[in-house]
Amino acid sequence: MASAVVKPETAPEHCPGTESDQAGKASACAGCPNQNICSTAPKGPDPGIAQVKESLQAVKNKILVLSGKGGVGKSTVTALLSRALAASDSEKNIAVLDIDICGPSQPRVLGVLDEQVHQSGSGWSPVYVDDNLSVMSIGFLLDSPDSAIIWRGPKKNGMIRQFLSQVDWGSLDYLLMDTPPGTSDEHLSAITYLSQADLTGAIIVTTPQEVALLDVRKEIDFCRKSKINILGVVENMAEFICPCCQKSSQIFKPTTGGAKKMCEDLTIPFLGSLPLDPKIAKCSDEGKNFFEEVPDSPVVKAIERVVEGLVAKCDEMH
Ligand SMILES: Nc1ncnc2c1ncn2[C@@H]1O[C@H](COP(=O)(O)OP(=O)(O)OP(=O)(O)O)[C@@H](O)[C@H]1O
Repeated sequence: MASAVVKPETAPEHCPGTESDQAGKASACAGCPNQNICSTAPKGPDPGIAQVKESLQAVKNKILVLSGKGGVGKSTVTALLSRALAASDSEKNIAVLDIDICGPSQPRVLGVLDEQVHQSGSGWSPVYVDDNLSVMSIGFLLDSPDSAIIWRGPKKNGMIRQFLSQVDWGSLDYLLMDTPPGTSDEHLSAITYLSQADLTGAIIVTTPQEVALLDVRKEIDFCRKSKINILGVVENMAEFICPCCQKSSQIFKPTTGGAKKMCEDLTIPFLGSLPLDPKIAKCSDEGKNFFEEVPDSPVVKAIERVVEGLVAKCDEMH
């Protein structure tokens, strides 16, 4: 996986990057406010990269969950997948890492909003949702769930390094990392720190609408350029099945064939479609386990199929 060149926000156009041998010495550095720091700072890769590798050694599958557009259900799908993976085998340990620093939603969706994380000698202890399902999120470190976090790139970068290197997960089969929409500072930090840590790949969540698929294509391009293996695309809110008459309607109409057709065109795996079910939104808001609350929803079968495909893809990687 390629690691991103680290540049300060105030860097000149041809900045060689703070880790380059040329940092502070290249002709582009003349007049840069960081020139002095760059020319005297220790060189070489960020030590956090080695710390993350070491810390995630006992995590078998490390998966980024991405989306092009906001609000397509990435956090909901992450939570559903984690619960379904945990329920599929009690011997397997699953965890969710919420690296959506500005909009952490996993504590609410997984029903552990009032919990707190504890720091021990071996790092932060994650919060346990179930015996084999744990979660870590910046949401646990905020004074109130409504506190907004307005951080610049370097501070987010530091928090992501800490999250990836200082959480005491124990041994894990799957670590699902919920990210913000698009490609932002959080993504660049995460892929830099995971560059030596054997990232298994990424799941991309979308709705069937062309406006969402357009942004998914950009996300696919980002994965390809960053050499991130795409485990597959999940299409969310693909249809609404009326609970009274069982009639199916497409709320977000796929004008260009939807996610499946896009995956065929771009030769990437399609993991499946999840229906829109208002009970999902209700359970997420209340932090309830959807699989226990609504076991007969068509979403349950659909998510199980996605999990089967995902497990098969991950197994292929080992
Ligand atoms: N299949 C579904 N059926 C019904 N509601 C859903 C479904 N998937 C997600 N939702 C609802 O849609 C809203 C957006 O979902 P969610 O917060 O997971 O999106 P997101 O892509 O993570 O958003 P963000 O861009 O903020 O990260 C939430 O209210 C959620 O409960």
